[in-house]
Amino acid sequence: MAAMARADLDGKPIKPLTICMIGAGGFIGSHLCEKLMAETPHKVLAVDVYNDKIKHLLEPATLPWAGRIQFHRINIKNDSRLEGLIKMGDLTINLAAICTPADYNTRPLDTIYSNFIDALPVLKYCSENNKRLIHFSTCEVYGKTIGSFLPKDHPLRQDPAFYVLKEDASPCIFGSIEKQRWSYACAKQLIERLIYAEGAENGLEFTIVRPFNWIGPRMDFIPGIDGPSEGVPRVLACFSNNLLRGEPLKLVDGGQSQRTFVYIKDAIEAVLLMIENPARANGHIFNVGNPKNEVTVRQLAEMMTEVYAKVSGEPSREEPTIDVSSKEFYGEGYDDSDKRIPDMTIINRQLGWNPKTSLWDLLESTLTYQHRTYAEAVKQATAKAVASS
Ligand SMILES: NC(=O)c1ccc[n+]([C@@H]2O[C@H](COP(=O)([O-])OP(=O)(O)OC[C@H]3O[C@@H](n4cnc5c(N)ncnc54)[C@H](O)[C@@H]3O)[C@@H](O)[C@H]2O)c1
Ligand SMILES: O=c1ccn([C@@H]2O[C@H](COP(=O)(O)OP(=O)(O)O[C@H]3OC[C@@H](O)[C@H](O)[C@H]3O)[C@@H](O)[C@H]2O)c(=O)[nH]1
Repeated sequence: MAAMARADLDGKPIKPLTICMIGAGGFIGSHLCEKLMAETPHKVLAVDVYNDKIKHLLEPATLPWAGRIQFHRINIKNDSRLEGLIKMGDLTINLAAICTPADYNTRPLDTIYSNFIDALPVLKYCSENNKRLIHFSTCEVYGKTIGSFLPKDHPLRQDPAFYVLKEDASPCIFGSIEKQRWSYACAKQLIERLIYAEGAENGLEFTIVRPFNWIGPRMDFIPGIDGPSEGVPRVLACFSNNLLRGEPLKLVDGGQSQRTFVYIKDAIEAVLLMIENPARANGHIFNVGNPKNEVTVRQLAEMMTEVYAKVSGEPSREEPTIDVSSKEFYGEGYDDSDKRIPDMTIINRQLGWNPKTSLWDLLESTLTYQHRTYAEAVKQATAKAVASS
């Protein structure tokens, strides 16, 4: 079989693995499952409370990978089956988390429990059973850049030493406790420290991933269509929702924050390299992002508006954006990361990975997907709402 002949980065044949993937039903998990089924011989024990995003991989039994993916509907907060599944795998990948900023300041307890407390048994079972762990952390552990504390027009703000985020050198800079936005970043930081300590004291084999705004199809939900009408997803889905409904895109505090966006399919390549090259990935923390795709949120809104007009054939609004305050949009306790440029030295050196897709191209394929998947449903929901008003 062609898939069996695959070799790792050191030319050694890759043995088929059984992977216990927790949070497999989410955005990243669904893409990772797809990749593992289509291109590798590995087996997946997919753990999540939902499976809508991986349904196409589970049914019907005639799929070429039938038998290599198994879904287990488990809430890891309180299910004794978790340890058994971790024991059955060669490797555990933990993706489960509350990870939408609208929750960090409004549901800080759930956020901290989900990102720290609920990850503890996973870490314990991996450590006790000598199982390798790939844990998903976040670029938010860096918090704000050092440069953000300089005066606005200070020349050192342009110096990369004041903003590029390096796994082994940059500090983690969060706001005050009342800025509950940082509840997520702080919980993720502490679980990273615990995993690192398990590695140092007990020899746990681990890899920590820090995703920098991975985006693409199946990210989050469209409010009122496949998620709650009042829900606030991450920016890609917020702006997609506005475009689908012909509404202006809301720029929080003027849309001045900067982000680098990486295409999910590029990022998944990096995760596969980590899975299949343990000797190169163990003991490391990896930034996974695309430093070339930097924009302000305002620029992202403008580009998405332009791309959506192209892929939908619908003209864009005369005033495509409006400004809203963060208090109005997210409520009390919101704060923001100013700028996120990942340093790529470590992932380049260890895994030779580089992202390929430009922001324009990734938005074109993603918004084509959003339009195909949701435009009709949004039209029908709008017509229904008008009829009943
Ligand atoms: N997408 C990004 O750009 C990004 C950036 C930084 C960090 N991350 C991290 O990557 C991971 C995955 O992110 P995502 O974008 O796929 O998010 P997601 O919300 O789409 O996926 C998370 C999945 O975990 C599941 N889950 C949560 N709690 C659970 C529980 N108690 N038991 C079982 N399943 C549970 C959810 O149902 C969901 O399917 C998260 O840890 C997140 O913090 C993602
Ligand atoms: O409608 C919107 C939504 C969001 N935004 C802004 O867009 C930026 C990006 O917002 P996102 O919702 O994608 O979330 P952030 O980039 O702030 O955080 C994310 O980063 C890494 C992960 O750990 C998480 O998935 C999430 O915390 C923020 O500055 C936000 O204020 C808007 O201006 N308008």
